Amino acid sequence: MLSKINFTETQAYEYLAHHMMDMSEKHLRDLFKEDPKRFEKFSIQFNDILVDYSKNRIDDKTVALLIQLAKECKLDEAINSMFSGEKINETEDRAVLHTALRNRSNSPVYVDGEDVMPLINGVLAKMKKFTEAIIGGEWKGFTGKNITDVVNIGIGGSDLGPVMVTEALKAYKTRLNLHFVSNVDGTHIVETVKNLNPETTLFLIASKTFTTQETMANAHTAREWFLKSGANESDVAKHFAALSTNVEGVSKFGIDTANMFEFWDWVGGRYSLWSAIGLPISLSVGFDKFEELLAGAHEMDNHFKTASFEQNIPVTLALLGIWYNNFFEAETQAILPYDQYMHRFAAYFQQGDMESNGKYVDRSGKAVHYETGPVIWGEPGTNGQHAFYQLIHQGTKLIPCDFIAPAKSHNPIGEHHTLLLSNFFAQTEALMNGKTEDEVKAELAGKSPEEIAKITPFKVFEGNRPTNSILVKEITPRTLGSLIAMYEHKIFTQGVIWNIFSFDQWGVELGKQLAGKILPELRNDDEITSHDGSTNGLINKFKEWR
Ligand SMILES: O=P(O)(O)OC[C@H]1O[C@](O)(CO)[C@@H](O)[C@@H]1O
Repeated sequence: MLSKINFTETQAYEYLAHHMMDMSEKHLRDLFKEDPKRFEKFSIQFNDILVDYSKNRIDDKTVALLIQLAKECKLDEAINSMFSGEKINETEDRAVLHTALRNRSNSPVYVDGEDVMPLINGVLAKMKKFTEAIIGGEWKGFTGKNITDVVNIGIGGSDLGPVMVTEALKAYKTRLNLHFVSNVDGTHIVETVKNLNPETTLFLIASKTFTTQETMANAHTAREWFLKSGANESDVAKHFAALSTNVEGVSKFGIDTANMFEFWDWVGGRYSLWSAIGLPISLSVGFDKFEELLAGAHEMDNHFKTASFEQNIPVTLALLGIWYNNFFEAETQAILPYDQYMHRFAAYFQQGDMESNGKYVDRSGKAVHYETGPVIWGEPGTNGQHAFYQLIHQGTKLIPCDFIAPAKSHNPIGEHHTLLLSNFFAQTEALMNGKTEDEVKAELAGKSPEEIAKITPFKVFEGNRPTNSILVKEITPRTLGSLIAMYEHKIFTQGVIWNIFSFDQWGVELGKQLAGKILPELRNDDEITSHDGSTNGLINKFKEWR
């Protein structure tokens, strides 16, 4: 079980609170001048990933105290508990074992005394066979044609991971075209199937519970669309597969359980891309590449499990996040990939982080009196630079940013990648150094003293804005697997220190319950009076206008 330590009552927290007063006075420019070894000291290379965290408002003492904090919060025990299959998701009484799904060492992992590795390997073998049959063309549609298009129907963790990875690894694409339908808004499925041929389309119905309203509605619409093409019920088996933990639900829907790819309740939805939920990834890039993705994540798992906290990338990123979140009152964290293929990376970790650590009740069931999970957001560079970076540079809020870039491009055309990377390096430097009044004045030389005095304040950048730079040799299945696992373990570490449960998501239930209550009220034209004034007013206007 995880300990229930209130991190604000530790000795390290008290020291950090004092130390923060000193550090808030210091400018990053000066910290670099004082210590020319900062880069060597505050960067970690792991395989083909270099994490430079030297442009943070930290010194040796900060790092030592943050590590003391992790130790006082018994992070080492928590890591052990997770990897060894303890039921650390206490509110759902479940183990948390996405790490077992990518356990390439194949060493036994026990849940309730049963080694789960044979189960995992069995599903992986089934995924391999299926992927090869679809890509190789041995699997035919109901009129004898090869499958050309795959539509994944799922939402949240049953959508975001596969979307993000298939986009990030588009350079490795097989002959199959992948499509994703998540929103219950009919537009999503209508627009997706519009140009598809039912004879050559395969649907994957991805839902851990197989009860999620949006997914079930889209799945039924997909089946109707398929049957309208002249196919029979008996043809459904050739065009529908299910990725789920719910065998009963899958067969009730009418999908042959031979076409079901199973996973288990110890896989959290937002941590499930490594499981059968990853089947669209395997179809998109091939099973061998999917295995490389697992291998990259496994390597990061081993690093997280065995590296000292000083040399541990997820632990370091987590502690830096806590430094800003809890001592500098930063409210958000930006993730900025300088890689167009990674354009859904921040969106993926919005669920990964915010559904995990968006909690105000601690592990003892009491409301916390400190900040927990940050707001996660971001867009790829350089697009973001021309949209929201103004606020990061000169706004009133402190926004720690993770910059991620590959050294090698999959599309090395002309000077594009050099231009891209020049922006990547320039932004973190600009955020750190800013621009002093003297520098601005020197730039304005030649203008009248009145003009200089008028314009100078607007052109000064205070700088001192913290960033991590994550430079990757190339975005490959392996490095991407490591990067995803790196963030997963960062989130876990922060949840441990904040003393919250990171693997449940009760907060999404209330809206679902209320939608269930409102739905029958929308099915007739009666005036509604059972809610508050606003909700009644909105529903009645909807009925008038629809
Ligand atoms: O895979 P399922 O069971 O359809 O759930 C989809 C998503 O819904 C949630 O439960 C939240 O609404 C997520 O945690 C999950 O990823």
